Amino acid sequence: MSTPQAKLDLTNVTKVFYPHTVNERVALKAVSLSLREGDFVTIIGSNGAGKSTLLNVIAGVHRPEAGSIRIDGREVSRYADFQRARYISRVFQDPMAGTSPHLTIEQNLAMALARGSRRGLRRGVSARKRDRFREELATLELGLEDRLGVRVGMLSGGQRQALSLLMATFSEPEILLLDEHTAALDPQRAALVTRLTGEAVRRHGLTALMVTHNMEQALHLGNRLIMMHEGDIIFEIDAEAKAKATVPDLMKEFGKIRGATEALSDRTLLG
Ligand SMILES: Nc1ncnc2c1ncn2[C@@H]1O[C@H](COP(=O)(O)OP(=O)(O)OP(=O)(O)O)[C@@H](O)[C@H]1O
Repeated sequence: MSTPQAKLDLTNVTKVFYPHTVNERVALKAVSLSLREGDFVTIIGSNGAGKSTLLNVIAGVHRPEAGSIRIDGREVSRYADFQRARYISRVFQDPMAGTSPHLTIEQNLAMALARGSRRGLRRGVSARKRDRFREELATLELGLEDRLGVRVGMLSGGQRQALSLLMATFSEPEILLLDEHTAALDPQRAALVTRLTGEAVRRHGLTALMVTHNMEQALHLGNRLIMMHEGDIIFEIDAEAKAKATVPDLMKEFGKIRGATEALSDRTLLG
């Protein structure tokens, strides 16, 4: 359902792996989804439902066989991932994936800021930029604002993931993709990064999609929730319904699909 104000518009997006072979796998079945500016959609679903594939086709990692993907009305489905990187930021499950360990905190932040800007990476970091980095780092409440010159490889997984999140959000991308970005953290760090995610998306007014196996987190964050199963969006709720919904309500929805509860991972059930 396309709307004129859509920030991100997916229309009938189909992704098939190994087409026309015995291993053919339809990961997305004509999926349509429209996000307005500032929408934050959480995505839950069974194993192999197509959640990561959805983020991958938006990011340009995979090209869909059919359908269109528009960002601000611009058709991007033929753009490669590096061409879409100007519009899209992503945080992955692996805390090591979003940052460069051999560079300092300041250098990592400078790279994140340069990405998406046409001027590319400037050699030095101006005093003004450094002040901004300190200010941004202070929002993490991890004391990193006093450690700008420390190599990122020295940080803990939780600290690195908080930094990855900051790097993905403070340059205010058109679209933010979060792919189970708290799943590899211990519960305390996961709670911290969850809180920081909500704050960053609000502060910068970002349009975001987040895949999670944690139903509490899916209900707590964002203004919309979708449930996927076998390449389809099978259930969707808006902000009002989401505010009232509970984990048992979501489980009941899953229960309506034969076999879906068995297909849920343990992590989802425990989440
Ligand atoms: N690169 C790939 N090559 C081949 N098949 C793939 C690839 N990526 C995903 N698939 C297949 O597409 C389907 C959807 O996978 P996807 O990873 O999107 O599911 P998911 O909902 O993210 O699952 P999970 O919660 O288990 O991570 C699965 O059947 C999977 O095996």
